[in-house]
Amino acid sequence: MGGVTDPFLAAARCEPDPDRIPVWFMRQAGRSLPEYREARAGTTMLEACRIPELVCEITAQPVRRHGVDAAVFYSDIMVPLKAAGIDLDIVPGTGPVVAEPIRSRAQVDALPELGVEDLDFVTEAARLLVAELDVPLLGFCGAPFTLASYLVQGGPSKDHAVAKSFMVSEPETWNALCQRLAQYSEVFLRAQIEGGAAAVQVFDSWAGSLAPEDYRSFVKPHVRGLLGSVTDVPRIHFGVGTSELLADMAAAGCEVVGVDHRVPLAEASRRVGGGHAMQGNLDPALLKADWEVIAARVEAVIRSGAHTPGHIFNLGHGVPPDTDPTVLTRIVELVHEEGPTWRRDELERIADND
Ligand SMILES: Cc1c2[nH]c(c1CCC(=O)O)Cc1[nH]c(c(CCC(=O)O)c1C)Cc1[nH]c(c(CCC(=O)O)c1C)Cc1[nH]c(c(C)c1CCC(=O)O)C2
Repeated sequence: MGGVTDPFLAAARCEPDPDRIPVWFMRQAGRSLPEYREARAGTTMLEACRIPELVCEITAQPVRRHGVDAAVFYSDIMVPLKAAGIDLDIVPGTGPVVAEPIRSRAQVDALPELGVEDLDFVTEAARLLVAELDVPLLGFCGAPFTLASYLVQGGPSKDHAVAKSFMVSEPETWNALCQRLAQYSEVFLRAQIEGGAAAVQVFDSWAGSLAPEDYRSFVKPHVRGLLGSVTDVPRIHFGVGTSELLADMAAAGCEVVGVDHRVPLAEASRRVGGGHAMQGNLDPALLKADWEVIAARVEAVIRSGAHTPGHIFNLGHGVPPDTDPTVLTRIVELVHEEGPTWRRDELERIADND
């Protein structure tokens, strides 16, 4: 599916369907769903990612349950790195852990190239999904900085101090590493697109930890190259805490800028200079609030999103594992039932003020 009239793809192209605000959630497939825990029982995450039928089932679960407008491929940003032979694990409750952190030129030079055939389990799962789904399949990958942070640090980090110090001290090795990682992510995206993914999201989740100058010098050229390799589908470019980087992230080459909850969508659109669709940005930490409060925040996000040429509703970051899934279903219903009216009303107010 996913013709030009599909609401998710239309919003991504800044030609929104006036009668539908598309909504999906980052990490919609995962631990907040009992059916996910059941399907994956006895299998590690990285094993599950290599079983096309299981990937298909887990990806489809939130679409069936919540009625979201896009399916996000169940996998992980580290899957192509693992397929390239890097010794890493995804530790529950922690995240990606790398056996031998990368700190030297020799280690970078030893990283093999990845071929799209090394990810045939990805293409196969995407194919199964596209045959089954009646919403577009969204493929994704990690951006070089976020991947490099895990590889150089050796695991998750709050300040990315080892990775950032390495980046500024050894820029040539850093650039070689990021080029390799961009190649891995490009192949990961290509494998998903070959299987039928209709759009992609590049997660530079941790880029918001960078000073804008460092982002421009050490990160943006690599993500620009990655985004430039998938111009055949709409591209979403997302990071956390990126309020000061939004214009650079848009200029790196994308149709949609993914925004976290720290900046209202109208302001994000202004910072980018218009011309890009926006995705976001309900604060995921509010999902335990009273429903009336959540509903008011959903309305505020949609009204702010009306000041952008296209809005895809989402959270500001991933669904927390302990979220009550029925709250997500109610949010989808509210966005679909009231969203178009709120957006239209806000557009009329904007027109009246002009
Ligand atoms: C930074 C990052 C990672 N992985 C990802 C990112 C970028 C997105 C973001 O900013 O959150 C991307 C990702 N990871 C996963 C998806 C699947 C699709 C979806 O969004 O539903 C996506 C898009 C599944 C997953 N990836 C992971 C889980 C949870 C592990 C599990 O279900 O056993 C899921 C559903 C594991 C993972 N993998 C990673 C982390 C930090 C974790 C969490 C570790 C934990 O708290 O246990 C690395």
